[in-house]
Amino acid sequence: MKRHIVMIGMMGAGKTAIGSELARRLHVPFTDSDAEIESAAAMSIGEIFARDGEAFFRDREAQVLSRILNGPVGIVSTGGGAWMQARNRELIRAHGLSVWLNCDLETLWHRVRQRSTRPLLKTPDPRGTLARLLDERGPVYARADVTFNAHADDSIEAAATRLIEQLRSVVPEFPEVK
Ligand SMILES: Nc1ncnc2c1ncn2[C@@H]1O[C@H](COP(=O)(O)OP(=O)(O)OP(=O)(O)O)[C@@H](O)[C@H]1O
Ligand SMILES: O=C(O)C1=C[C@@H](O)[C@@H](O)[C@H](O)C1
Ligand SMILES: [Mg+2]
Repeated sequence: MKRHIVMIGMMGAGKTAIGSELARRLHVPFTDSDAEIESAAAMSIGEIFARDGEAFFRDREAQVLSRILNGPVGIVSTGGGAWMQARNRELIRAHGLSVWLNCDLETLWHRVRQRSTRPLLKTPDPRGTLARLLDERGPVYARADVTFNAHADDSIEAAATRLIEQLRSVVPEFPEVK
């Protein structure tokens, strides 16, 4: 693999879950920008938002993404807001193929409602907030190189298999799955 594959999309779309499965199948490194930010700060994303605010988090996110994308080629999962910054889109374009995990609101809500780890959803109406974010971000996510349409009833394994097939059709040098 010559370039990174960079997963983008909403919270709960499966960037981490499908990205890590993809890396496992392709025998390439997997890196998650949220996890890297948390380990560098020795704090959870919720704690970083609460203590230092979102703008601080976005700066860290851009720095961490730059470090990851300048490192060994692999699968990179980003945080849901990373693609919203023009500087990150340029960086991702320069180093990899962006893949939008496009997922409907119902599925996203079903997945994120069980966990309270996403600070942007700590609002009086988290479902409404999720819907607004999807509306605002959808057209920007759609600028990714590849759109992968998630199916609500796919398992993570089935989604990874479909994604590999789709990537093989757009990336001529895509590696064989061993
Ligand atoms: N077919 C599927 N595809 C993706 N995730 C699935 C699927 N089925 C169940 N899940 C579950 O849904 C959740 C998806 O969340 P995940 O953390 O991967 O999303 P994310 O896009 O990385 O979100 P965030 O932007 O908050 O990091 C996981 O708990 C995963 O196990
Ligand atoms: O959608 C977003 O803006 C976010 C998604 C998560 O991955 C984290 O990066 C953080 O909770 C912000
Ligand atoms: Mg994630």
